[in-house]
Amino acid sequence: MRNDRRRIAVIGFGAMVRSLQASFRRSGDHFGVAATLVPMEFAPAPSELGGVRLFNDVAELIDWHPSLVVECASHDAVRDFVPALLQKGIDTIIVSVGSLSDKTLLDSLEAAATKGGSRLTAVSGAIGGLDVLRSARSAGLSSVAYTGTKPPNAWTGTPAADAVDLASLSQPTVIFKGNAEQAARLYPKNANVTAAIALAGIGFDATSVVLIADPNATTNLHRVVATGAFGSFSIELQNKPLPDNPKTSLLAALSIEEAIVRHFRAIDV
Ligand SMILES: NC(=O)C1=CN([C@@H]2O[C@H](COP(=O)(O)OP(=O)(O)OC[C@H]3O[C@@H](n4cnc5c(N)ncnc54)[C@H](O)[C@@H]3O)[C@@H](O)[C@H]2O)C=CC1
Ligand SMILES: O=C([O-])CC(=O)C(=O)O
Repeated sequence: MRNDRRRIAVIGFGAMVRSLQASFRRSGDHFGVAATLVPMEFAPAPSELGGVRLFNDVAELIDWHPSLVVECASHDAVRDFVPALLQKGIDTIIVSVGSLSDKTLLDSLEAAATKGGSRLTAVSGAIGGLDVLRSARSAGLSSVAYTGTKPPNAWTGTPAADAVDLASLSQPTVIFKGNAEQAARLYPKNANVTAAIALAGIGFDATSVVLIADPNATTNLHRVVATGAFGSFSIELQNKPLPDNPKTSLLAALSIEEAIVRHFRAIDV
């Protein structure tokens, strides 16, 4: 039972998990979500679970012996649950990569994984080109700049909503300029990609970030421009948002499926 590849649990039960379940169904059900960890305060109604087992407590999930846990919830969920899972030897994939902008948390996750002999994987999420940044950095990267543009409704509930009237914007408006540490921390549901870029490239402080609310945007637009000893690189993604969460791109949910399948594959190609 403990080695059952399908004993996959997620943390959270929102738009990403629903999209992941749809992906698994499309791909022929070789994998599936068997259980979810959601604290009582956020727990879905039993009728929404469709047979997925619900745990409210991380200790109960650990006792269930998952073969893999996939965090699809929030920065807090990474902080509250992932160290315990790793310490118990349970491999864990996280999508809330922006949580790793907290150096203390990053160090404690590394210590927990080392102690438990487990592995933490961060998904590529809504962004791409991370392989290029990782390869390029050993020869020296001189600059990495990220620009993220989303429609105004994707920025509701963020600091941008306090600074500008999102509903009445008539032109693209810069809502944030700074570095990847600030962006990941201040926009935990919108700027996880900045952490993925920072970790793959030149770190949180040196990665520059601009965030834009654009009333004409119909996609979540992500642009990365990097220069270094290797040459230069630019990538642009026009991501479709998930139907039930405009903040989150479909690609981010698809990257979870890819990370899960890859985790269990004998050959990493
Ligand atoms: N790496 C990337 O490219 C991206 C990462 N994300 C991350 O993924 C997360 C989930 O995205 P969605 O599913 O679209 O959000 P959502 O808001 O639709 O769903 C989040 C789910 O997690 C649950 N939840 C909230 N706090 C929790 C906690 N402390 N413990 C356990 N469950 C908790 C909620 O009840 C809900 O079921 C985002 O909050 C964000 O951190 C989102 C988009 C892209
Ligand atoms: O899904 C996206 O387009 C990006 C996102 O929300 C994040 O990085 O947190």
